[in-house]
Amino acid sequence: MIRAYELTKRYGDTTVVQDLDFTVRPGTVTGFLGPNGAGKSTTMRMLLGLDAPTRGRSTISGHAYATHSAPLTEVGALLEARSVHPGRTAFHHLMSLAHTHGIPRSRVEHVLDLAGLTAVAGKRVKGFSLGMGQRLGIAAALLGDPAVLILDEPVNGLDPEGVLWMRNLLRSLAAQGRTVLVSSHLMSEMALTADHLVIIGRGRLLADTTVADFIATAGGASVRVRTPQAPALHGLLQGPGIDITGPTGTEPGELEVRGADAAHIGRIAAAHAIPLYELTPRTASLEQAFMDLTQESVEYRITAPETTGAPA
Ligand SMILES: Nc1ncnc2c1ncn2[C@@H]1O[C@H](COP(=O)(O)OP(=O)(O)OP(=O)(O)O)[C@@H](O)[C@H]1O
Repeated sequence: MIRAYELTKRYGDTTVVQDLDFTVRPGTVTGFLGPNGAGKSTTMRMLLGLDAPTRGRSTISGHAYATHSAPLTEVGALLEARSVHPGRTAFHHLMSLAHTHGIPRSRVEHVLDLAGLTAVAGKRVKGFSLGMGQRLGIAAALLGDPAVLILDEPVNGLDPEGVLWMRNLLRSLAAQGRTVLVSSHLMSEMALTADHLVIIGRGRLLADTTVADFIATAGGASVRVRTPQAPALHGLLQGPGIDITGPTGTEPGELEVRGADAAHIGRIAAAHAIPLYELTPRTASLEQAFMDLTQESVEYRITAPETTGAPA
């Protein structure tokens, strides 16, 4: 379990993390989401004792990180800036970490295999691609068989096969009862990987919710219907659990129906000889809901270049 209590970090006059309170539970993948510069890495560094909070505190398995006697076996971490000696091979990098905690060679071989790096274990790290570097970082994080994992943008640099591998790995680590906190700026990826979401913007907590609830509040799924007999269809569709908007003054023939699928609506319309001009299932865009939630807190916004009124 990871807990943050009013975690706050200021650099000079700038507050980059403010009063963050959240809990990351075992047995789940928790997605830590926010736009660029939201404060995800800073928060993770504070959880890992690499940055001191200006105010507030955090615990991992009930203790501050710095008080753990053998941190590699308690918490596995992957941070964006890696410190791997470029002249070392992947195997020697992991062996040197293993020595600090009395971890046997067999475990090094096991995590190399888990990360899909056995074939390149003897290669120097300086020749590694970004994706191979990420895999090596994951292997290092898993070395001590820790109950808690804190991973900063682990899919960064991975190809589609690597992204799928990472998704399955995170899910299986959580299924083993581990606590998994994984940062990302991609809502769509987290919707496929995480059970729970902690969303921040400009260092503040914006949402602490299950993925299922986020999808439901994002609008869930609806069906757009166009018909010349909208008031009649509206009346026929009404029932428990069904929510209908329209017809409106501007679009008299249009209904937005939640709680019934297109097949059900089509059958009712056919049974009453109501012509349909459109019957379109619509799924709420999670990425759009995430952008709506965080838009006020995006640090760097792309603005359209100003039009200068081109001379004739
Ligand atoms: N050492 C530092 N000194 C001053 N400002 C810093 C320092 N470290 C981070 N910041 C600022 O804190 C803010 C949050 O940065 P952080 O890297 O935690 O965000 P992030 O959510 O991880 O972003 P990204 O997705 O881009 O990695 C940014 O505005 C960044 O410029």
